[in-house]
Amino acid sequence: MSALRLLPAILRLLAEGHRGRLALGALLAAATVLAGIALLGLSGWFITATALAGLVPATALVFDVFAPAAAIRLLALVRTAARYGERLVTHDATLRTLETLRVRLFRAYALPGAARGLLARPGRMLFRLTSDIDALESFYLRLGVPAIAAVGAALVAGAALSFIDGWLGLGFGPFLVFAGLGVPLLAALVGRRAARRRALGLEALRVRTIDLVDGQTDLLLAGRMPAQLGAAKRADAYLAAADDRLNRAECGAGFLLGIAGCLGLVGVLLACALLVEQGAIGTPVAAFALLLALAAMEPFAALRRGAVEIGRSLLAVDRLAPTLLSPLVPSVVPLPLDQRLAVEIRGATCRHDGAAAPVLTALDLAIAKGERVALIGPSGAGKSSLMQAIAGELPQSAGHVATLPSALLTQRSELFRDTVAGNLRLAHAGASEAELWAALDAAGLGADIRALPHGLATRLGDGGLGLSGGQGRRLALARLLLRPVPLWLLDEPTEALDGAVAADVLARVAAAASDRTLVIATHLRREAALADRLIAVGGGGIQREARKGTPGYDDMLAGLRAG
Ligand SMILES: Nc1ncnc2c1ncn2[C@@H]1O[C@H](COP(=O)(O)OP(=O)(O)OP(=O)(O)O)[C@@H](O)[C@H]1O
Repeated sequence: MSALRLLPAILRLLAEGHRGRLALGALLAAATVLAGIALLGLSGWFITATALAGLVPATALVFDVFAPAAAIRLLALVRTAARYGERLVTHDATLRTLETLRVRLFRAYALPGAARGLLARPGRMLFRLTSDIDALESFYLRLGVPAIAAVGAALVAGAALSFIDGWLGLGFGPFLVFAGLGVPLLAALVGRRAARRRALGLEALRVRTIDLVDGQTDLLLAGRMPAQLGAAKRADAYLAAADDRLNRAECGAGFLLGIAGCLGLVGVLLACALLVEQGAIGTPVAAFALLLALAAMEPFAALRRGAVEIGRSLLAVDRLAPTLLSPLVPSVVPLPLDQRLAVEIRGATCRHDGAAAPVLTALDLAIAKGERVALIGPSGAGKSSLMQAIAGELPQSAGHVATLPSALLTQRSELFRDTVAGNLRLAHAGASEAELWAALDAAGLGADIRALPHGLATRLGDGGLGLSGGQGRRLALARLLLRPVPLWLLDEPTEALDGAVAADVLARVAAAASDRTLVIATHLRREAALADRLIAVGGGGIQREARKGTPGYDDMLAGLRAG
């Protein structure tokens, strides 16, 4: 199974940078368990010994109650403090490791192609970042820490019992380790598939429910509501069946651990009875041994949960390892700012995921710093793809792409459930209100936002709900204008705007760009007219280009859509 093969690398990644904290957490867990065992054993001995001493006046007078009572109090304090410390340290260590992994995963998703992946299956990426990462905590919190504490307890209990009787210790310690680890292992094997199915079922149920709520109008209009409800119910039934199997596995493990515990206890009881009868030990020592054995079994029960859920954790390893373990290599090389060029592409070949042929083939392009370029060509020519390649969103399979830091305005407006100001400040967190208004005005949206009762504080719904399509696009443009980068990539920036507003927006964008490099992909004459150079894209490369002031330029401009 590939997850098991990848597990060591994922565990190394989990521990990276947090080894000290993780080890301290495990140590504190072991200390808690050991203090608990010693407490129970000593209390048993003390109660029995005091009772027996009280039977005879001579022993009652000389019996030292203070030292054991003090030791019991000390052990109780140690156990409480260690338990508190263990909870703090293990949870702190777990949250830190998960945070590191989440950031790493997010960085990997922010590499080329991620935005398209996100648009294609947003639910999937959300589950990877949330429940899949969370499932990895099991390896430490529910398996590693309890296993270390339980095995430590079994070995110490075995060693303590061997002081009473060598054979007793030698028999009990290994029996406990064998049964205490064997049963969870069995539960892991039995529950593995159900845990995996449970995770898949839960994911399917969530996605179906979100689709149901999100698309209820469309579903009703298309008469697909019953079908969607049926799909959600099927996912629910699948989840319930997996839950049931998982519960059975967990109950079975609990039952077997109970049986093993009883057998262990019966063994220790018989051995102690024999030793008492032979006069080898007294009754208080026998009580100590029995309670020690009883307490040493308890920590193994904590392994049960992690064991039955191991299928879920391994599924997370399976899904996350390829992304987490692959090196984070950006496809675009940054150009130094003191260079003459803003974009340098040599022999770049790029292919969209799943496409039969490359969309760009051995393409060469150099754009000077401060130059304004328009990419033109019919629909499907590859203009947006070239923009994505420059932005580092479409990785090249061959060739070299180097650019200055850039910001891309895509054909879709990615807006979020936040205020207008919040959406804008994604581009420039420290932007002042004056800067936000200037960007809104430059994008031709200032008057519309001023007319809203809450202005910049107006809350938008998902995807910019509350604004019209054209307003959403202008808000996305305003956000791009706030980005402090030297290269702006605009994909059909005024496509959704009518003539007068578009002309105003273009004039303001040109002014706001000042000495920035501008690349615009367009079908429209009004947008292309901003450019110093027109580049006709097609057939996987550049078909024609012309500079302003040459006759070719006017020809190419004349071929574009007016308006
Ligand atoms: N994500 C994708 N996956 C697969 N193929 C794609 C993807 N995006 C674009 N393509 C294909 O690549 C080719 C170029 O598309 P691109 O969007 O770059 O053209 P364009 O010139 O920008 O078109 P338009 O003017 O309509 O925006 C088209 O054949 C298109 O079908």
